[in-house]
Amino acid sequence: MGVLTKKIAVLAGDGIGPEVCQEAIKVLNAVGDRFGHTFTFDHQLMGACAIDATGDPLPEETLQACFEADAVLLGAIGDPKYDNNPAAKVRPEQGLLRLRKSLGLYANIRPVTAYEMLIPHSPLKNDRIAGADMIFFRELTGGIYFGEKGRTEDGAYDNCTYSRHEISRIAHLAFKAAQNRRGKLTLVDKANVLETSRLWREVVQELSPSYPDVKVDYLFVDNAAMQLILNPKQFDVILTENMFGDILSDEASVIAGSLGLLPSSSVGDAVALFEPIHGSYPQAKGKNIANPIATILSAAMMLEHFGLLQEAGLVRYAVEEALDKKIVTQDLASPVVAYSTEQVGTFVASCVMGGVLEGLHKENVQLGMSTVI
Ligand SMILES: NC(=O)c1ccc[n+]([C@@H]2O[C@H](COP(=O)([O-])OP(=O)(O)OC[C@H]3O[C@@H](n4cnc5c(N)ncnc54)[C@H](O)[C@@H]3O)[C@@H](O)[C@H]2O)c1
Ligand SMILES: CC(C)[C@H](C(=O)O)[C@@H](O)C(=O)O
Ligand SMILES: [Mg+2]
Repeated sequence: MGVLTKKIAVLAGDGIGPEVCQEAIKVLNAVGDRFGHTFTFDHQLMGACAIDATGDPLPEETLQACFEADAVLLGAIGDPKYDNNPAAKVRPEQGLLRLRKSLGLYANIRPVTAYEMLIPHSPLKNDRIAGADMIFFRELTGGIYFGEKGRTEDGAYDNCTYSRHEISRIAHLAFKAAQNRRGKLTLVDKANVLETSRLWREVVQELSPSYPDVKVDYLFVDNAAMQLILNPKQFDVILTENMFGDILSDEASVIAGSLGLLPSSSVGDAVALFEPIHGSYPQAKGKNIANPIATILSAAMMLEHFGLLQEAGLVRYAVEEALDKKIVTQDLASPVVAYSTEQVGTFVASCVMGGVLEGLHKENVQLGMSTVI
């Protein structure tokens, strides 16, 4: 891969979004300096800050900038003034959902790794999580999030619908990912109750013979929630619908060690988007204490998406160096001293600049490749 020039739309958003994006940009610039790539950053409004400035959580200019970019980096959106006001007519989250739908981002890919050096501090059974390594394929533009919703005289409803096409396109991606990993796919659903879930099972069962090297199993979501904590090593690729994927991936972050560690990529019809799985963590806004690693690892997924596998591997290696040397924010600090958001980002960036390429762990690069679509 030669030297690249890439334009990245940055939607830093609300709360800790700008702080964690700043550190991911620092790391991308370090990658650019080291390898000769040019990354340009087009900052645009999105979320509560966009409502304040324009009345719209996803202004037309922002959407346009995303379509014109090679990739989108998103921090987080959301603000307590909307969370605590159920009657608000315009909400930051509407902007995020509209963005995902407009860009056709139907597959949200969320890898979860139990980092060796964090395992001793986990509240979970250490021997059970050591070596856990799974990846969620969460459907992102359908289901209950996007069905008709509304109020009746004394009630409310949110409809959940899925078409065969919506299920099969993400299922194909998940099957292919399983082929490149350990060959196991788990469909998580609620097929004992929900008609949409029965359609998910039907479609996955129909596709399964086309992927004879992938072993498929099926779990009800309530059981899956328990199995994740009890025996996370049984999972390789988890395929699931929009809302189950949202909930289970936050739960799975406990296996990694913090919600501040989990990155994601969202892919589909047009430009791809990269964002941490966490939200705007408003309690930490402006305090320089949020963990930037989820956003930095999202940037690593972006590098993979650009085909820059060695660069992505180096970022992952630099993150592991930070974790190894306990250059961590307060969510991971006990019993060691906490570093700031900026300090962690600066450490990772300097490690990217100075890291020895031969020092790359082979499995990092491979893990990186396994998330490429
Ligand atoms: N994609 C997104 O932009 C996104 C995702 C989730 C939630 N949200 C929004 O974020 C707002 C806050 O929601 P919430 O409090 O339920 O979820 P949250 O993810 O913002 O925070 C939940 C908890 O996780 C921990 N956490 C999250 N990010 C962290 C980080 N980078 N470093 C260290 N710890 C971290 C904190 O303990 C925090 O209290 C809401 O408005 C919600 O709608 C947005
Ligand atoms: C903010 C919210 C709409 C969003 C979701 O539910 O998809 C968030 O929780 C996420 O995981 O990205
Ligand atoms: Mg979520």
